[in-house]
Amino acid sequence: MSSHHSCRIVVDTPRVKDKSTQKTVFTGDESALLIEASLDHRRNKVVLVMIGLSAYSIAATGCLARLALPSPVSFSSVDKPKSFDPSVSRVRKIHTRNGQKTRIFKSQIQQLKQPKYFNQEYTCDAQDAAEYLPETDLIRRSLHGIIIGSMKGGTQALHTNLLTHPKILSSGMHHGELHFFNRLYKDRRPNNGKVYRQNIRDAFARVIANRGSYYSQRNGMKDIASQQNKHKVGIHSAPIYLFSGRKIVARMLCAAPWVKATAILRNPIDRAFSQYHFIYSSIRKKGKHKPSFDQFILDDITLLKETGVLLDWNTTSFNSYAGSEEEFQAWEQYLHYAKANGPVGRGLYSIQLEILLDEFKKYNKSRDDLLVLQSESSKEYPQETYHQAIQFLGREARTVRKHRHVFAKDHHATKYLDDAGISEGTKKMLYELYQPYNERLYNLLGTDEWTGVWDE
Ligand SMILES: Nc1ncnc2c1ncn2[C@@H]1O[C@H](COP(=O)(O)OS(=O)(=O)O)[C@@H](OP(=O)(O)O)[C@H]1O
Repeated sequence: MSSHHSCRIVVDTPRVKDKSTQKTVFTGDESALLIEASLDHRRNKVVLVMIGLSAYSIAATGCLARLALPSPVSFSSVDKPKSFDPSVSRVRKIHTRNGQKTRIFKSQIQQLKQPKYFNQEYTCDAQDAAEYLPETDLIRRSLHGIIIGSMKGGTQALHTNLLTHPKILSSGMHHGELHFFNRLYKDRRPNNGKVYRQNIRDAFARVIANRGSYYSQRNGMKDIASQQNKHKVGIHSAPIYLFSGRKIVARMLCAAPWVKATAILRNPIDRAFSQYHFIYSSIRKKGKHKPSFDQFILDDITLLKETGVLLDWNTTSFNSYAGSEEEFQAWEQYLHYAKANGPVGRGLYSIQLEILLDEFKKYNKSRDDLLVLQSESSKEYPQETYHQAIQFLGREARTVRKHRHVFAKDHHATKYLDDAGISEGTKKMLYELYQPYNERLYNLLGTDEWTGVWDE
């Protein structure tokens, strides 16, 4: 094979069969495949290697053209997306360039094994959701506030510090995280294996009511539900929410339209570096392939470009693209592939907050329901940050538990395994990449405190 290209594309998968049983296991809309196309000169054919699913009928769009396949090729459906020529070889293969694709592959297969639950979405009537429950209601108290991110921004320290308040409890599980809206809402374990189907608000109510369930044994819900804590409210931390796109924000606002969201943002370059060390620390990834930081970053930048989030700002105006429908669509596309990784994308805070605020509007929530804190100043002055966050949650900041006056400053600190920092070249490249997005963030937040905070 003399030429080899690979490209991520979104394909329409009207029918996907499980090869082993030949049964249709998924009938749905869009799914993601990673397609590698190689030119096989010997057979004068293009060989498609599809990673993740074995699709019997696929219609390709977008970046197949960007594969720039030399002619002649043996299929002709690039321009007219229909089904591919069945003579094209299809090989299922796991892509193991940096280990990440393997995990994506496995999770796709897992989803396929549960076809009934694949792609199921709850509906929510924004009007309905806007009817707030009374402040004393258990459901409302359980989900008073959520720390939505950013990952590695100091979310756990903030959560820990907030819990020193006598009127605040954690409704989260491990490390204060609950992952209800991205994961647990469709979990099969509670209610004897049945998935909560009707609506997300109902599902959340049941999680709380079902005190003998899987959740309540592990999270703080049972404390919030107890009679003696009836004046207390629950918060939890979910650093993935900020990076999860519209769907999850909508689920959150649907179940808890009253919720107060706190974001704590850190210089995106430091944040990415911390994430890299967190993911590839020897403890978590012993023996696994560890890309260099540069590679880790470059892979994500490639994805951001391929999905159309990052464009060439010499030919496209950043300002006219910023906040456009096209940009938001590209972002959702990017999230689809980035999964929980996205070391560079996670630092594009302006896009994430704009989407969040856009969803806020739909649920008649105001900007006042979002607090954006600075990680750097939180680390330096954790008590001031605590006061700000407590006030935002509508609680009196004075009432700190006497025996817990020390505020966490290095909670969940990463063990940086080697001394090598970020190379000057990478730092410069990232600085330039982030600069217009940081500017956009400063404008969005519109206070002196933010202007130029991460500028050199
Ligand atoms: N008070 C305070 N304010 C701001 N930042 C703080 C604070 N305390 C700890 N830290 C630093 O936060 C980093 C861990 O962030 P998270 O807890 O959000 O990590 S995680 O997303 O939950 O994995 C981690 O950064 P790194 O050590 O650079 O990784 C912590 O040192």
